Amino acid sequence: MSEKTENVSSQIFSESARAKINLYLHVTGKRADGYHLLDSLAVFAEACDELLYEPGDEELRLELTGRFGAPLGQDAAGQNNLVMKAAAMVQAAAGGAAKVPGGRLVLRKELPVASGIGGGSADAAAALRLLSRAWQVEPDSEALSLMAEKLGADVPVCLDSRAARMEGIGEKLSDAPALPPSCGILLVNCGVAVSTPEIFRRRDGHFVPRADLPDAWPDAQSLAGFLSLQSNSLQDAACLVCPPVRDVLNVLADIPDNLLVRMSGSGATCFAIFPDDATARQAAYSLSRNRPEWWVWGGGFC
Ligand SMILES: C[C@](O)(CO)[C@H](O)COP(=O)(O)OP(=O)(O)OC[C@H]1O[C@@H](n2ccc(N)nc2=O)[C@H](O)[C@@H]1O
Ligand SMILES: Nc1ncnc2c1ncn2[C@@H]1O[C@H](COP(=O)(O)OP(=O)(O)OP(=O)(O)O)[C@@H](O)[C@H]1O
Repeated sequence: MSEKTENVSSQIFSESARAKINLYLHVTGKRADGYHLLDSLAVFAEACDELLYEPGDEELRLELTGRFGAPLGQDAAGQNNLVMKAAAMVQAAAGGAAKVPGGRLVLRKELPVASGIGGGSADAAAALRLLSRAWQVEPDSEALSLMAEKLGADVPVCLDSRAARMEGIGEKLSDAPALPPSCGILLVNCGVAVSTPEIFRRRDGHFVPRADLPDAWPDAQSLAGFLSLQSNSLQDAACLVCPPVRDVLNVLADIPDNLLVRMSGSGATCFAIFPDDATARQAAYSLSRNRPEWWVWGGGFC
């Protein structure tokens, strides 16, 4: 057993992997390699997966639990899971798997899979944070960002899990305007997994200019007013590929007090903005009773 293992073996480490929501998403161009250039305002909600790590002597393994653990499948608990890919990168940064403890990772999957709220990306980012801390690898922030970029376009923004403007293919991050002190969000997913590459392929060929952001939004109404002038360039394609997205958008639009309704990322999760988190929670409570087959979450931004 390595010295590091002895130091940490009695501890259990945990990290939250929060849902990312693209409040607007403009496809502004396309790179020669086929990746799309974006301008997007990403925010994070308290809805999350949880990643837990218990160091041990045995080879590192991953268990999946939670509402979406089983649907993600045992296959995904192997090396293909983004958590294990992230773990392999931190091991490599430590000089190899033999240099750090093994043990058990448990991913409590509460965010729907392939749903436009970056669940897998948030898990990967949580694994980078968690294991570099537990193994005391402490790569500098540039090295950590590079690992994140290699894992997926949404992983860099999930590393800090705080509101940011995403540009480039998602790796160029800058500060978001100050969000309103009071604002609620309702997230709804119809249960159909949507493939991100397919949605990018099926979008119409238009490019949308980069948004002109203010310094701050004093209240939820002004945020919604700004967002109503922006769009999600992938929403129409997602409605074609996955028609229930349109039903969800229509249902959200009918909820009293909603200020704006849109899809996040490449779908299928849609959101509605409310004046405060209590109103969003109340809307989630009512909707989950009417539509028990949908995944529904209401609350505030982080
Ligand atoms: C749509 C967003 O969720 C917005 O935040 C992200 O851009 C997608 O991020 P992600 O799921 O982490 O995406 P990746 O796993 O890196 O890429 C999946 C696939 O989506 C397409 N893709 C992704 C990001 C991007 N800027 N342009 C693309 O064209 C590519 O076909 C790529 O092969
Ligand atoms: N830990 C994980 N959680 C969820 N999906 C994972 C994970 N590891 C690998 N995957 C695979 O990644 C794919 C995308 O999953 P994810 O939930 O990140 O998509 P998404 O919500 O559409 O993300 P984005 O908003 O970044 O487009 C799925 O097809 C899934 O099989």
